[in-house]
Amino acid sequence: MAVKYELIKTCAQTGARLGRLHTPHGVIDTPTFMPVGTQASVKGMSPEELKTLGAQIILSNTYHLFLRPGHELVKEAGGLHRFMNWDRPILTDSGGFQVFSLSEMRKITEEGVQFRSHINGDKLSLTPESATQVQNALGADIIMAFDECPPYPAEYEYVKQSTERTSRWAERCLKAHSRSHDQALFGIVQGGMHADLRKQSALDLTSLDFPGYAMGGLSVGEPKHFMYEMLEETIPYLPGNKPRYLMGVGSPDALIEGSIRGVDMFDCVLPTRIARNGTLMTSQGRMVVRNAKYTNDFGPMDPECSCYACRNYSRAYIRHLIKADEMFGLRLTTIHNLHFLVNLMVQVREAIREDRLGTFREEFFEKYGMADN
Ligand SMILES: Nc1ccc2nc(N)nc(O)c2c1
Repeated sequence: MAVKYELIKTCAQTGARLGRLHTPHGVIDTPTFMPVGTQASVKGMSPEELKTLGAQIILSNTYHLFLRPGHELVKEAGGLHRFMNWDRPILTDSGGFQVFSLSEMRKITEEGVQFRSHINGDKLSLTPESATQVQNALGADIIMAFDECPPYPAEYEYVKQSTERTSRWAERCLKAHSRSHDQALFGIVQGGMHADLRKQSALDLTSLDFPGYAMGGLSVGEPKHFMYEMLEETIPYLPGNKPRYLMGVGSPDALIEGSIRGVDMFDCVLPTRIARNGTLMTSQGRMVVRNAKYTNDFGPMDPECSCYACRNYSRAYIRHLIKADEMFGLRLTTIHNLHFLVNLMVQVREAIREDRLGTFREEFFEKYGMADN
């Protein structure tokens, strides 16, 4: 089996579970957070720095690599691992979501999606078959079915039609998935914010027996409690011996809440994106290091953090670099934010092992300050 999930234990206090995901490029301890390297690079990070901060698996995007440099070039280079010199697991998203968040002039039909490149305006298309073949060429360990992520909010009838089409597309992806590669194709459950559509989508996809299941169509602007409700409505219909991946999530609170509800994998651009405007996730909550109040602050960004940036540089120095538009400043804030989330998942796994994730949640929220950050 290309990718195999091993359930280690379930937390006695919550629905969280400790697992190990075996892949051709190594084993991943779950629950895990995947740094996002959309264009075959986690912005500003070297593979060595990612390994030092503890990244177990990273994500890249089919849409972006299909447009530039093209999947044939990546294949010619020996595949994504070789191309970007990353020898640990990689997951690629399938492109549907990115088409909708990036390109103009897109048109959905039963066949697939037609769109214009956001780079040069070329008329392009992606179908379940072509998106799967592109991912086979890129060579990630885990690839995603081609789906539509319905906008939020959306009419019930639209979400119903879209979700049923996504299930038909999933079957087409399975048929197109070349078995010659050691890659695992994960299905993506849709259904918007409707429990009945979520259940039907999960039943449709699990009848196709994928090696793993993602929950898409969430973290699209809905209130977080909707997202948590949809997890609770979906996960009971997913098999316990397969990994569950919540796409596009996220913030420290959402990673804890998702883990408590049985999610094993997360990805989000949040830590790297906010790092680039000088916003940090710290044990005391969010901090904007470019604020004037840190001008003469010679302490570390986060006193409780053991990352390279916090061990060697002060708030004053990092604030100066960002104000002076020095690249190194954003590299340091990125290193810190990624380490913060990767390390948060280390603590989540320890809490599950010791059956105290519920208690950990209370303690973390007390210090971090609750809600959406
Ligand atoms: N919030 C997100 C993020 C990424 C997604 N990727 C796919 N393929 N589908 C979705 O519904 C997503 C949702």
